[in-house]
Amino acid sequence: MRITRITYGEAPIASRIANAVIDFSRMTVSIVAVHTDLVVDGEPVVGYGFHSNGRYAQSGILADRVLPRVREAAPERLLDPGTGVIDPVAVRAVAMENEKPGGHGDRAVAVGTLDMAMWDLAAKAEGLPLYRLLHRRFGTAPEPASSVWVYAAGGYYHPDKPIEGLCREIRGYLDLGYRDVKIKIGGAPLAEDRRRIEAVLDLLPAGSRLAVDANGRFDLPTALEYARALTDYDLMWYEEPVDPLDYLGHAALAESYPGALATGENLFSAADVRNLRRHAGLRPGLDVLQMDPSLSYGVAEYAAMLGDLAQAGWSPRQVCPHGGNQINLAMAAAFGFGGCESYPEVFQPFGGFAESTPVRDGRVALPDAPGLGVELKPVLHSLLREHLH
Ligand SMILES: O=C([O-])CC(=O)C(=O)O
Ligand SMILES: [Mg+2]
Repeated sequence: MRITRITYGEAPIASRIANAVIDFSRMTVSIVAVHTDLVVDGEPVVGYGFHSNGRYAQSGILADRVLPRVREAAPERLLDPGTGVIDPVAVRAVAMENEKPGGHGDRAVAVGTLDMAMWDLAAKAEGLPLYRLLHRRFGTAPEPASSVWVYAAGGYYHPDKPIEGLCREIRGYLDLGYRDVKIKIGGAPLAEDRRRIEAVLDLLPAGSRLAVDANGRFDLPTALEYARALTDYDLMWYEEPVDPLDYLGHAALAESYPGALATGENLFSAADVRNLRRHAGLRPGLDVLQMDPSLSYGVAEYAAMLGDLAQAGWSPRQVCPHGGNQINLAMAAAFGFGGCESYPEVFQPFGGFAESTPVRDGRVALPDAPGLGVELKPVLHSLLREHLH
């Protein structure tokens, strides 16, 4: 097979919501399509990629650095010599030629977006659902999971949505089949955040859990003050209390907060994760790691993160990626993660899973179609086709 064309674009995912540090009024994502000469069922095979919410589109880096390297590489360098199928790990090495170490925030999203498209392509070329291809290459358990625990992330601050609106939103998630939910904190004074938390806890049925997310907003004294307050509640986790790179701040919190901490969505490389693992005092049986594959160079980098964590005693069950999209679900099933995030109400059409696999009792089943599965999300599929064909 040969790549014939790589097209890219930008799509808006703007909304009126806000977390403790940003609003999403101008949020965009990069989208990529990799076109090939391989024909399956009469159609040329195309791989699609996009990235999660939270980082803006990376057009310049794709256009000026990443895509020219792939386009100009000798075609056989991009293939698995054994199967003749595209090898996303080899493509990623080509995409990263002439890049110095460090500076991961500069390009990790652009490479992660292309990486998603290459894995979609490779899985389609092999006629396999992506989670099965990933399991074959990286899995350690005998079989991939057939379904994955997901939780509903939302509870944003919204100008027209006081506590009744928040409660309506959370009830909607329970009605959709979710058991566990996450809301934002840190965008209001502590007393108001306590009211938001208590209102949600009051409506959750027994067995459902609530996580809270400060998006790295607090300095250490404020994070510790919140930690003391949050100890009153039996929360699922307390997410990004301080700046994602403040490893010693996490260590101080881990010493005093008895519940689970969660972080990692703003780390972009295995080197960053190694530093977190070494210096943040996180507790391997308790705390939760949320690195996001599409924001951090994609699958091969994630495998390196997991390898480092495993040799330090971390189980993949403690990993629960940020991002709420199909690559996370496929990776969670293949690598044996504890679960993955879901955004039932926000970041559409990029968030969410196949229409054929609704959430049941807090879990999502893996679809059987070859590839990542964007074809099973008709609105996303037509957006990608419209921009990239
Ligand atoms: O609000 C955001 O940027 C998204 C986020 O932190 C999450 O889903 O955990
Ligand atoms: Mg978060």
